Amino acid sequence: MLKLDDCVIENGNFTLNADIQIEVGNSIAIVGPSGAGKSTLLETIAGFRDLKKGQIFWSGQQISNLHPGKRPMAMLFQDGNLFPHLTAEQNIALGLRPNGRLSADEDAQVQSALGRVSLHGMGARKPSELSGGQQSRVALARVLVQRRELLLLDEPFAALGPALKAEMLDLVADLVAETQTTLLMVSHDPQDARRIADQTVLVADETVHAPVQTAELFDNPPPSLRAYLG
Ligand SMILES: Nc1ncnc2c1ncn2[C@@H]1O[C@H](COP(=O)(O)OP(=O)(O)OP(=O)(O)O)[C@@H](O)[C@H]1O
Repeated sequence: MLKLDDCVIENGNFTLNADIQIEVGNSIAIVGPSGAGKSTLLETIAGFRDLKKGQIFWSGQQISNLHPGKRPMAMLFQDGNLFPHLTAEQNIALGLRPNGRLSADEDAQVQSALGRVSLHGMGARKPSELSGGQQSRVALARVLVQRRELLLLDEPFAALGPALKAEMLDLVADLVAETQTTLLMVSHDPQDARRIADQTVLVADETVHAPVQTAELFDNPPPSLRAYLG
């Protein structure tokens, strides 16, 4: 279980309160108005921001005092996930080894991840030689080789067209189901949430609300979400 225990997060003058629990293996969408704190929440769970108050637990162990690299999670951002001067393979390899040469076994893991995201034979290409969708696949492959228990996605597919985005979401859904990864995904699109997440967390009114069934939330949105959905 991921537990945010009586947490207060500050970002400049902005304050966010979170006191929620998420079951292991669940896929959770995070929705809410612009500026409500969705990215701030993920950055805090990942360890890029300190808590003002409270603690974060994963499987009963406190992780809020751990360096981001020591936390059991991988994160993908909206952009900037790949290094432009490195090949696809080298970008994926960073998930296994931030520096140094890969062992034969690690190299095999990189090749396997490339295949899993349907990029066999494209490992030597640089990001500029790949389409937007293929770049997203490389970033996903890097997450795969990291084998973390928790995956945090901050709208990494927002720049893709609707069909490609749907394809990437389906690929994410397959991968997290296969590896029993717990997924937290920020999205502005209710269709994304419905597609991939049984449960959704609403971030609004300086509060991270407890997860509720996705369909129920969007079929009958509370006022703060209704105003945002338009
Ligand atoms: N560097 C900063 N200094 C001060 N305040 C900031 C800073 N970055 C963000 N904020 C504030 O923190 C709040 C939360 O921002 P955050 O990016 O987490 O929202 P969000 O829900 O992810 O928004 P969006 O959907 O637009 O991406 C915002 O109201 C913003 O004004």
